[in-house]
Amino acid sequence: MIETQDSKKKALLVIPIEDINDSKLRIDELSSLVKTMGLEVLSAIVFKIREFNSATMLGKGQLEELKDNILYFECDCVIFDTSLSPRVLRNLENELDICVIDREEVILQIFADRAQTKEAKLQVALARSEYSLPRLRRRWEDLSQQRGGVRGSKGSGERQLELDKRSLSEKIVALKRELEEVKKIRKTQRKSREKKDAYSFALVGYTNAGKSSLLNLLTNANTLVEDKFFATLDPTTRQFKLKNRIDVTLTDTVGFVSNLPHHLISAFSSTLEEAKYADTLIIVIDLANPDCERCQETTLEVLASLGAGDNDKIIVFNKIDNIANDIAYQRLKVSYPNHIEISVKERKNIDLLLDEMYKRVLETKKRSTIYLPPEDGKALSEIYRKYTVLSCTYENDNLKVEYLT
Ligand SMILES: Nc1nc2c(ncn2[C@@H]2O[C@H](COP(=O)(O)OP(=O)(O)OP(=O)(O)O)[C@@H](O)[C@H]2O)c(=O)[nH]1
Ligand SMILES: [Mg+2]
Repeated sequence: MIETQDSKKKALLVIPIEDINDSKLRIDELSSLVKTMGLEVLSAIVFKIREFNSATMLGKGQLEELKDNILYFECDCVIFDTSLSPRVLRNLENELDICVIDREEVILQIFADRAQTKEAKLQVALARSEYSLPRLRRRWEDLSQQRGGVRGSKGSGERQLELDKRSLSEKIVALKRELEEVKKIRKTQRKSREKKDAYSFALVGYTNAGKSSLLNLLTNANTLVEDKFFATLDPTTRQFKLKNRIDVTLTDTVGFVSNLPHHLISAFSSTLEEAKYADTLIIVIDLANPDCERCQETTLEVLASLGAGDNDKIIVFNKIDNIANDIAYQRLKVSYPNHIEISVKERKNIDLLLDEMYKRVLETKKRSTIYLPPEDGKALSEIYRKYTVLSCTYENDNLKVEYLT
């Protein structure tokens, strides 16, 4: 992993593509990610991959072009908008004589910078260790090069490499064990929430869509809102009274991104699982993102991979105050005829969303009615304690109580 604290390192982006049409959007997204990581983006080069070169990904001519650009821009590193196998990464570094970083490492670095709680830190540590294990050799080769290739140093280097691999493997086992413990605690917390009979909603969607802003608006929670990717790494759950009547929980989740590294998905499984157990998912689509359709596809893919693809869903289009791509917006409207359009920033249509949430709760919960003599305060307080009371009125000298079970 690279250090970003000291000075702003300068990066050149490499976008390997199959379809020339989406190159601009990919440059924009990788630039945002790399800036979030704390690097300066000098330029981006798009390479059309016609035939995948299994050794270096890029062809000979493309490598030469890249070398010229590295010299011209005097950058510190090259960042590829794709995952590179340890072998390809090593070959590229040897060929280009510069630090090469792949998309996976960028996302891991951002997650590492953002992790606040013990659970998030453990999850990032696990993902980073799993990512590093097959790449340890790279570090050792760098080191022996720095030493000027001292004769006889290779043997000790190899031994050290074996030791490092073993200790990293042990660390991975220990981290997994610790995470299992945290997972158990999370499960218990979820169970206790379920016991309280509160209907649960989870906000999901691409990173930067406005999930935390929406949670804050609905519940007055102080969740970190930033115009940066992955502001939220820990799921925050808040309880609030929907329409001042029904207790519900609302969980904010970590944002999704395309090509979310496999290591992160498995390491963050307990966090991501929060979505799986929600009664209804509120999928937030960011209309200010010109690539909102692809983002939505990614969101659906990640949900399916978590086993939450068939959960009940409410589709919310956010940021209607700032629509970036009208064609995409029109198409999304056709795909989701029952969507709700809101602007968290301008507090537009929030009532429509609350109405829809209320409707979903009523649809799944059984509505019961009971008539009680007015003097039976004990029975009435028991109902209030156990259930969500929708209304309590007088009817023919009795109390008519409507509640959800
Ligand atoms: N124009 C506009 N901006 C909004 C709206 N809602 C949220 N934003 C902005 O969008 C940015 C991202 O908001 P967040 O709430 O942090 O997004 P998130 O989905 O929680 O992001 P992650 O935690 O990274 O997944 C912030 O700068 C918000 O101020 C909106 O309705 N309109
Ligand atoms: Mg957030």
